[in-house]
Amino acid sequence: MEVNTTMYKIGIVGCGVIGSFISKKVVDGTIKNAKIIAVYDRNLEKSKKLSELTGAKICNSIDELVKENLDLVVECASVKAVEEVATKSLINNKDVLIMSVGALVDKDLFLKLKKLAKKVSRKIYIPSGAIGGLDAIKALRLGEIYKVVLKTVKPIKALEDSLKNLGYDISSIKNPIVVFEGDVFEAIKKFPMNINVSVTLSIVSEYPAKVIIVADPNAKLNRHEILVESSIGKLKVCVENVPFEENPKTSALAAYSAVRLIRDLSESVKIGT
Ligand SMILES: NC(=O)C1=CN([C@@H]2O[C@H](COP(=O)(O)OP(=O)(O)OC[C@H]3O[C@@H](n4cnc5c(N)ncnc54)[C@H](O)[C@@H]3O)[C@@H](O)[C@H]2O)C=CC1
Ligand SMILES: O=C([O-])CC(=O)C(=O)O
Repeated sequence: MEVNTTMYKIGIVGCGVIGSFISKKVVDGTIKNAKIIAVYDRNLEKSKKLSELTGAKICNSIDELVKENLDLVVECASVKAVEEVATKSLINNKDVLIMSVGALVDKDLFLKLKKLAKKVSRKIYIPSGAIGGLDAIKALRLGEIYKVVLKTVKPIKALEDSLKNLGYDISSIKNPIVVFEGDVFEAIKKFPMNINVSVTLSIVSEYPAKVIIVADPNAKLNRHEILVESSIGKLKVCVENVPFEENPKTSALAAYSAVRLIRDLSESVKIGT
């Protein structure tokens, strides 16, 4: 792709399935007028692979990446990486897109980043990720919201790491079981790689979601059922997402939503709330 002055210059932090997918969509032209300029992953092999695909510079740290000539930094690494990536991107005058939205369950961090973005006149983008209905919820929020529930059903493979950390014996799960029921704060603490969507939902509704997580040994898809009740009306959305083969924790829709968000940055018509 030829570089010109209208080219959108992107840096990627986290070269896993989402980072790679976005990069492929830049390379194949689905995201037009964009170029991946720099990549960083704490796993050098992953950075190298993405650099081979995109021609991007391999950076050795977040500090190095945010000093590059970029318009947008895409965080697709981990909940723990968000504070550093977002803060340093904004300070260095870059917009930032956050995939590991779970980090923003920390209200102080969210408000700090929001204030910083305003101060430096840059944007924080939060894609709808693996769920739908955020456009309607944004409108419902103008009324009174009194209930927000997310029920997530995932195959064991998708929840495996978190379940092991929580002391579950995976091999003993033969039927669907509720492995979590509680609020969004506890949910993202216990399932940081699985339930970022609950934080996105809570941020957009400005209402702490109740979260139920079911591990289903028979499931093939990642299902998210959303219920929002408000003075304006009731919303029920259910998505059944195909997971990535390379990382069954992550739904393909999450990566597609980021691709769509980046692609739409240069669109002149905006559809949805
Ligand atoms: N908002 C949403 O709807 C969704 C968000 N996610 C989140 O998006 C993020 C990316 O997801 P995937 O690409 O599927 O994960 P992945 O595990 O395939 O890739 C993550 C990559 O980031 C790297 N990484 C982790 N921490 C890092 C750090 N501190 N600095 C540099 N590199 C680091 C890892 O080495 C790995 O290569 C995850 O946090 C995931 O939980 C995933 C699905 C949906
Ligand atoms: O991809 C999904 O289905 C949702 C997910 O992992 C998350 O929200 O962290």
